Amino acid sequence: MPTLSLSVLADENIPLASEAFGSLGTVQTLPGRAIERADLMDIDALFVRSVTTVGPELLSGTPVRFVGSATIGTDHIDQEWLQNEGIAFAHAPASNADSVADYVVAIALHLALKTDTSLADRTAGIIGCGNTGSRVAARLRALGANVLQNDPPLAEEADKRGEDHPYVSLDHVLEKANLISLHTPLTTHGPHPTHHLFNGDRIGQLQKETWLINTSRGAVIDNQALSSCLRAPRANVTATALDVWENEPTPDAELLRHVDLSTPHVAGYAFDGKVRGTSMLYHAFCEFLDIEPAWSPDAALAPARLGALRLSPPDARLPRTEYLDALARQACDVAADHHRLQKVLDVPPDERGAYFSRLRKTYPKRREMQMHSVSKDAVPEAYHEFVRDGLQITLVDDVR
Ligand SMILES: NC(=O)C1=CN([C@@H]2O[C@H](COP(=O)(O)OP(=O)(O)OC[C@H]3O[C@@H](n4cnc5c(N)ncnc54)[C@H](O)[C@@H]3O)[C@@H](O)[C@H]2O)C=CC1
Ligand SMILES: O=C(O)C(=O)[C@H](O)COP(=O)(O)O
Repeated sequence: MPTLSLSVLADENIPLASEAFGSLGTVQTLPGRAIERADLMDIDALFVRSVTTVGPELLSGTPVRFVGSATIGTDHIDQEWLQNEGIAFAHAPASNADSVADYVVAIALHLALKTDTSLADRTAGIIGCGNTGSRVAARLRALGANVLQNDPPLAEEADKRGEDHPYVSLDHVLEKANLISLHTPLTTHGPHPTHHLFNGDRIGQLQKETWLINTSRGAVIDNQALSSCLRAPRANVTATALDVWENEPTPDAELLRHVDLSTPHVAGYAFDGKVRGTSMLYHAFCEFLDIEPAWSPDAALAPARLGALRLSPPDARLPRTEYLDALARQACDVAADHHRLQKVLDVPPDERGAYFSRLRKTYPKRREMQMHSVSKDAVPEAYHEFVRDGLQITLVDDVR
């Protein structure tokens, strides 16, 4: 296909952006936080990630006619303004939902091991049951947890259709659950806003010994209220795992110090999910231009690499939680991510934002659990279902 004469600007952290969009025109890249209006004066299409706020301040008076965000979340995009201006928009729903689900499962196993408890003794409350939350719910259920689901918008839609649904109220979750995982978008308007959904009152209502996990957006939890709760002498929250923070890239240092697993907004960073995001934007842009897609990410995700993703089976005598944690950790090491972020507390405050962003940019290549395999014969049969359905690691027959 001949190269079109379009000008494209992409966040430098969108993998394979030059490969994908290069066939459509010239591609420049910049750090997402550095993209300014002045950079867009001869740009036809802008591709961003979550760190670039897109609205009138960035785009008015520019020739940009298409905006893509290689993310699930869209709270950084003023979609209403784009629509009013006739600027097309696409994002990447579900692209990295498996990556986040892998991450939450790895966190849950890590916390189970650390607290010497079992997921089978947990009642998990999943807040927001779309692409990500529903995956997390299915996996935690497969790992033995009792799962409660809360999603008022989905509950209302089902009610309107007169259908039964599994969704319970947030109050019910707060009363029953001792593992809470947040998977809502960040919203400030509408009937079910999520900004500070977990405020001081709700945090105070959590059951004793609750684990609170947030991989959605930082401001879904009131970070100051959580910080106060964690520092209280008899906190009801015994373990917290935060991947997202208010005021990224400079989270509150006190909160950071008191969190059991702290990571720099990388739950969705499995390579497969990021590349899926690029591919979804490429397809949406081709549709906008009314041309046939010519680029495919298949080579980058080549199954030939699967051999390198064979996991070492842990000692078959290990108890279930230790066994599953040992397997999951080979694919997704949340403790290592935590230790890397905790080091930010050793750097001067005015350098912490750059440190946080650097951790994200240099995040080690992680593949989705489903891309990894382990020999079926090496895994005790009693654990097959947990490995396959809970971790989503592929069990393979060995070729003899
Ligand atoms: N940490 C990370 O790296 C990543 C974070 N995310 C975040 O996770 C969020 C969720 O992702 P998906 O599940 O894929 O989105 P989704 O749009 O498929 O699902 C979101 C669900 O939340 C529900 N919801 C909305 N308001 C609610 C409320 N007040 N209470 C309970 N439920 C509510 C919606 O009805 C919907 O079912 C994204 O919007 C994004 O902000 C997404 C990917 C990666
Ligand atoms: O997809 C989303 O939504 C996310 O939160 C992204 O995974 C976050 O990555 P960046 O866009 O901030 O690089």
